Amino acid sequence: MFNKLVESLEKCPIVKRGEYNYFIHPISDGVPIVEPELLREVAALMLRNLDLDHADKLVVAEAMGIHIGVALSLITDLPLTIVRKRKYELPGELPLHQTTGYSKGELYLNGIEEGDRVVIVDDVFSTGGTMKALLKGLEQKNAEVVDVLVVIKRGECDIGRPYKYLVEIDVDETGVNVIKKNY
Ligand SMILES: O=P(O)(O)OC[C@H]1O[C@H](OP(=O)(O)OP(=O)(O)O)[C@H](O)[C@@H]1O
Ligand code: HPA
Repeated sequence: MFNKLVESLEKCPIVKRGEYNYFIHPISDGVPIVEPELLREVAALMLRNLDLDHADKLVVAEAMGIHIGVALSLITDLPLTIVRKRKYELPGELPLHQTTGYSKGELYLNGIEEGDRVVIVDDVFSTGGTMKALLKGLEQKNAEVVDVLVVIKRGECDIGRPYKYLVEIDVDETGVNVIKKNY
């Protein structure tokens, strides 16, 4: 039981993005195929680990927060906002600057009101740049972040608050090594 995430990580391919060893996995990339059993396992583990009692909304980042956020929303009945890479210019839209280990870009936060109690989930934590951008935006909106969870942690970074993760990995050019499992 609950072996699909680790087993799939241990056999996933690596490509170079500049100097960055980028692992390619269904949860973090949506390719080659997202098996329902894997998605169900990840959803069940997120549900077990998260503190959702006082949450009003889920927040995820485009693109690879979407499938895991949807899975969690369907189980919990919590509404979901997707922080998009596209600008909509809706009233109150907040632009955020995102930096990852291999890219830089803008994200746009919509759908959050002052006082909302939100839970953030994402697929991967690497430099923490994306999570820091989300936290900063939510703080600017005066939302309360009640919990943060990433499925796969591959780096160390102080994001100024505690967060949860399901597995911790090391990545080199030969592959992924799962070094910790929190379940
Ligand atoms: O900790 P960090 O260094 O910020 O890396 C983690 C982020 O990188 C990926 O997103 P990316 O912006 O590549 O977009 P994608 O979800 O569209 O693949 C991933 O989905 C995380 O959001
Ligand atoms: O190595 C990675 N693979 C997939 N998604 C990611 N997001 C940050 N780093 C990675």
